[in-house]
Amino acid sequence: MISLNIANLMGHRCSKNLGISSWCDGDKRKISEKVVLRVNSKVRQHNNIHNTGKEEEGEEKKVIGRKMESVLKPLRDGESVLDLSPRSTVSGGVEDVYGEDRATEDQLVTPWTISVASGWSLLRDPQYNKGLAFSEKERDAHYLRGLLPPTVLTQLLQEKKLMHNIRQYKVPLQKYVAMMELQERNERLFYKLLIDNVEELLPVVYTPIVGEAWQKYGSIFRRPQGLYISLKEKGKVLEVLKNWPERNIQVIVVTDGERILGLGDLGCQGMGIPVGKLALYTALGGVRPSACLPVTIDVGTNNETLLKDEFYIGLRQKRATGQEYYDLLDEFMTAVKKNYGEKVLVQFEDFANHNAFELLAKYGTTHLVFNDDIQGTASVVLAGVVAALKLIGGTLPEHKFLFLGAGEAGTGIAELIALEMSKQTKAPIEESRKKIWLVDSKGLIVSSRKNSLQHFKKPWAHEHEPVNSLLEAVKVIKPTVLIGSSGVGKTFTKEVVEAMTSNNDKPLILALSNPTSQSECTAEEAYQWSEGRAIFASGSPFDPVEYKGKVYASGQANNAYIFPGFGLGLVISGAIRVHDDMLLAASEALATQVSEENYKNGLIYPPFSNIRKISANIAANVAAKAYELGLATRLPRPQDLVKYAESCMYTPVYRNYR
Ligand SMILES: NC(=O)C1=CN([C@@H]2O[C@H](COP(=O)(O)OP(=O)(O)OC[C@H]3O[C@@H](n4cnc5c(N)ncnc54)[C@H](OP(=O)(O)O)[C@@H]3O)[C@@H](O)[C@H]2O)C=CC1
Ligand SMILES: CC(=O)C(=O)O
Ligand SMILES: [Mg+2]
Repeated sequence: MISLNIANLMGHRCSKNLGISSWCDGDKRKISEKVVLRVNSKVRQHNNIHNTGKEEEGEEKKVIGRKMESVLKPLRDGESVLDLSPRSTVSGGVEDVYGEDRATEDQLVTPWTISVASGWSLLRDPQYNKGLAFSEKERDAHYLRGLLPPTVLTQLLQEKKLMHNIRQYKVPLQKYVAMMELQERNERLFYKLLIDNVEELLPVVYTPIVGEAWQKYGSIFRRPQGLYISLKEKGKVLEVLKNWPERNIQVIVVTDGERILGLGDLGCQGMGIPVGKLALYTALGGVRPSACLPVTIDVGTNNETLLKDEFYIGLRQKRATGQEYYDLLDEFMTAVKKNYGEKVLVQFEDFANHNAFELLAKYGTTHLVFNDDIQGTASVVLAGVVAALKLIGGTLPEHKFLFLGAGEAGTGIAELIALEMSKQTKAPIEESRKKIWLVDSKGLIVSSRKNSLQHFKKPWAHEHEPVNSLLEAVKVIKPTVLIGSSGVGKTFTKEVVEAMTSNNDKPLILALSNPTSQSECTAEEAYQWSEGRAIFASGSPFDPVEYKGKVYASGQANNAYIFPGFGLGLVISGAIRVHDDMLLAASEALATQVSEENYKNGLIYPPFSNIRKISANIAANVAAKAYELGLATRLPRPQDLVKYAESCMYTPVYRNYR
C-alpha cells in the first residue's frame, strides 16, 4: 500500500493524501515505471487541494516516479522531454500542451489522467476511452485484456454502427440521450460522429431537440454536465470554479436559464444550452473539449410547472432579482478572471433581455465577453442579408427592414445592420436606423411610445402613427426584408407572407425563432404562400420542400454559424475585448462562403457540412480584426491566419497509446 503526501513532495501548503493506494495496490509493476502525478486541477478536485492562485505553470508538471523522463510528457520522437514551456505555437490560443492534437495517427501519445490511466479506469475515462477500437497492442499494454470482447473495430466502423443505432430511434429525445451517453463514454467518437454527420446531428444536440430534452431534463438527468453555480454558492464561487476538473479553460458559455430558446424560463434546466453550444464550439470551431466550460447560474425560476415538479433539479424558489442577482453575477465574473485570466471568453447565452443588455454593457469593458443572442445572431443575420442581395438585388442601404420582436435578437440585428449601412454610406447611424422598423408585443415601435420603451428599443422609435398588428405594419411600412425574432410561432401568417409578396418580387423572409415550434412560419408555408418567390431561412432547420414540382431547400439562420469561429478567432489571437468591427468581420467571412451553387439553389447560407472550413475563415477574419484594432495579445501575428486557425483546431481521430 503506497500513499503519497503531496504537500511534502511538492511543497504545497495544503496537506492532503492523494489516496492513490487503490490503484497502486494491485499493480505494483507499474508504480516505478508509470506513476506520474500531475498536480493539476483534477488532482485538486479529487482531493480538495485548492491552489493559492500563485503557482507557476511549471509546478503543474512536477512529477513523482523513477522513470519520470519517460512519462513526463507524451512528446513525439526527437523532442526534449524536459521542455516544460507552454506550447508556443498557440500560446494564449488553443493550447495543445501535451502534443496530442499535433501527433499524427501513427505517433504515440500518453493517455493522461491523474495517473496514467489503464484497465478499467481507462475504459471509464471518456477523454481516452476508445471502446472496441483499442488495438491488440494497447489491450496488452494497458491491462485491458478480458475487459473487452475480442473484436477490434476501427473508429470508422464504430461510427457506422452508432449512426445505424441512432437512426433506428424514432423519438428525437432518444437520439439526444444516445448522443449524450456517447459524449460521456467516448468523447472523441462523439465528436467524430458530430463532425462527420453535422447536418444530421446538429438538430439532435442543438435546436430543436435540445430544447425538448431539457424541458424534460429532470426526468432524464443521468450524470451532471457542466458547472452549477447557485445562490447557495454565494461567497464561494471561486472555490466552485476550482472544483471543475480542467484548468486551462478558454471558453465559458453561461446562462441563467431565464430565456431558453423561445421556451422561456427553464431555470436550472437551461444547462442543455451551454452544454450544446460548447459541443458546437468543439465540433464546428475546433476548440478543445477540455478548454470548454458550460455554466448555469441558478438564482431560482419563475416557471411554476418546474417549481411544482418533484423532480426539478434546481433551486426551488422564485428568481432572485436586483442586487442579489447582480452580486452573484459579479462574484462569478470576478472569479472567472481570477481563475482563468484575462483571455478566457465568456459567452452569455439565453439570459432574459432585462439582464442581457446590462450584463454585456457592464462586463464588455472589463472582460472578454460576447452575447450570442445579441451579437452572434446579429452577425449571422447580416451575413445572410448581404448574401441574399445577390438574389433580391439592391445594396444594403437600399433595403427596408421590418422585425417582429424587439428584444435581444431583434435590436441586436437591427443595430449591426444599421452600423454596416453607415459604414457603406458614411451617413450617421441615426440615418441608417430609419430604414429599420420593429414591432413588439404592443405593436409598431413609434415615437409616441418612447417614454414607456425599454432603453434598447428607444433608438427604433421613429415618427409614425401607431400601428397595432404585424400585417398592418407590413402594409404601411412596405419592407423588403421581414425578420421574425419574437419567440412566438405561427406569427407570419398567410396574409403577412402574401402582403410581403405583393410588395416584393423576391421577399426575404427570416423566421429566426427557436425551436421549430416557435418558428414564425414553416419553410413550406413561406414557399407556398409566396408562390415560390420567397428567399427563406429559419433558426431551426426545415427539410427541403417541393412546391409545384420544384424543390426548395432553405438555409438555417442560426448563430451556430458564427459563435464557434468567432470564439476561435478570439482565442487564437489572444484577444482581450470584443469589438463590433469583429462582428462585421465574422459576418463578411460567412457571407463570402456562399457559393454560386448555393445561390442557384436559393440558399443564403453555405451548408453546415463545410462548417469547419467556414469557421476557420471566420476565425481568421476576426483574429485579423483583433490585430488591426490592437486588441490581440498573441504576438507575433501569424502570417496566414486561415492556416493558423486550421492548425489550432481539435480533431477527433483516435491517438495511439504507447
Ligand atoms: N436563430 C438564431 O440564431 C436565434 C434565434 N433566437 C430566437 O429569437 C427569439 C427571441 O429571442 P430574444 O430576442 O432573445 O427574446 P426577447 O425576449 O429579448 O425578445 C422577444 C421580443 O419579441 C416580442 N414579442 C413577444 N411576443 C410577441 C408577439 N406576440 N407579437 C409581437 N412581438 C412579440 C417581445 O415584445 P415585448 O418586448 O413587448 O415583450 C420582445 O420584443 C427566441 O425564440 C430565440 O430562440 C434568438 C437568438 C438567436
Ligand atoms: C440560437 C439561439 O441562440 C437561441 O435561439 O437563443
Ligand atoms: Mg441563444
